[in-house]
Amino acid sequence: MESILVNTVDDTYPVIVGSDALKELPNHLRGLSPSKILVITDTNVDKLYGHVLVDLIGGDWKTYKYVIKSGEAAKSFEMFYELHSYALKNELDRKSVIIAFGGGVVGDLSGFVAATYMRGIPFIQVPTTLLAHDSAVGGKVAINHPEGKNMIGAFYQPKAVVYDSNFLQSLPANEMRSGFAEVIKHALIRSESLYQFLFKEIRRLDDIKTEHLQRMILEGIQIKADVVSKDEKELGLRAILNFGHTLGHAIEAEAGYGKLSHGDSIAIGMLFATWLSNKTLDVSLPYHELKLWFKEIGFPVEVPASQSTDQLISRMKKDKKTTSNQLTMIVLKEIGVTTSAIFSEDELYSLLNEWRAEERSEKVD
Ligand SMILES: O=C(O)C(=O)C[C@@H](O)[C@H](O)[C@H](O)COP(=O)(O)O
Repeated sequence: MESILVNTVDDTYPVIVGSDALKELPNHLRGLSPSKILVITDTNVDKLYGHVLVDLIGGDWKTYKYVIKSGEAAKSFEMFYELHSYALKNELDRKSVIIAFGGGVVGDLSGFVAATYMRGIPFIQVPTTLLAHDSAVGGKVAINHPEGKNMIGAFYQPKAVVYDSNFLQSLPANEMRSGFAEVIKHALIRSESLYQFLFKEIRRLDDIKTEHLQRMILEGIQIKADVVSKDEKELGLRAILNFGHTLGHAIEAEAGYGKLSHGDSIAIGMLFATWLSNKTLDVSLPYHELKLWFKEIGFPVEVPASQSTDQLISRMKKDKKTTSNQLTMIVLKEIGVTTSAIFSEDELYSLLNEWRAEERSEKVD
């Protein structure tokens, strides 16, 4: 078992990672002496593991469980409000603790409920997906707005992240792929050696074995914890974690939440950002190699034909990194090294169109 620390302005918290990490949860709960506990989970996780968590917590604390419908659509204002009503009805108070038990959706939504209920109560992340090696660490909690991903949210850090890798054993392929996209992102922005390892060892999703998972989770979390510890509120450095997300979020929202997974959407976004790096920075990143690899893994490699460049640019203008209509893209100087590039709406429109046209003509050839 490993423990990686995240240092924030107000606190330091551990991300406990390992195949038996879950047994650490009661210790962390004891440290918080909760008046009550609210476990928020989703239908998929509840079916498989709901009892495991409740048994572990045992009768020591009065515990409630709220099960949301699985899927991105649950990161909604309605569900947020419903969870507040549930907490109020059951008289949770400021000493109550929320446990987010699930993937990115559960973590983001529960974290935002914790951040806002009575102006903030403690919460613990217990992630169950590969994607959550990213989303559960760093305190970005949010719900979606039809106009954009994570538009309503906060920076609100958990008291601990208890990441038991046993949960990953039951992940369906599409969930594994989605999380793998964030692993690749961490490698592309910060670690050439992790990138080479993944590229060499994992050509198909089936290639992912326990030892691969161990390395990708640990290194991914280390990268994330390091970046967040240096820039908790995204005043500068932290924006690199958004590599692939400017276009990725636009594609995801345009498709309708839950239609295209987060990982698949940002895989397309990362390909565009890599192409853009070559186009605008005078570098020569292995774009075609990356695209071929993504195809082998099963990622979509193009923007859905039904989404117009106009629609996407109008969504990208609402990206949180956009100021005064200048769109910021995180690009690569080399694998493992990023920089940011600023474009006007017209410039990015032309570049996105050019990339899409190139991709279409390659398909015809
Ligand atoms: O933690 C961060 O910072 C990230 O940007 C990580 C992303 O992978 C994650 O999807 C994040 O929630 C996106 O944040 P947003 O600020 O673009 O909504």
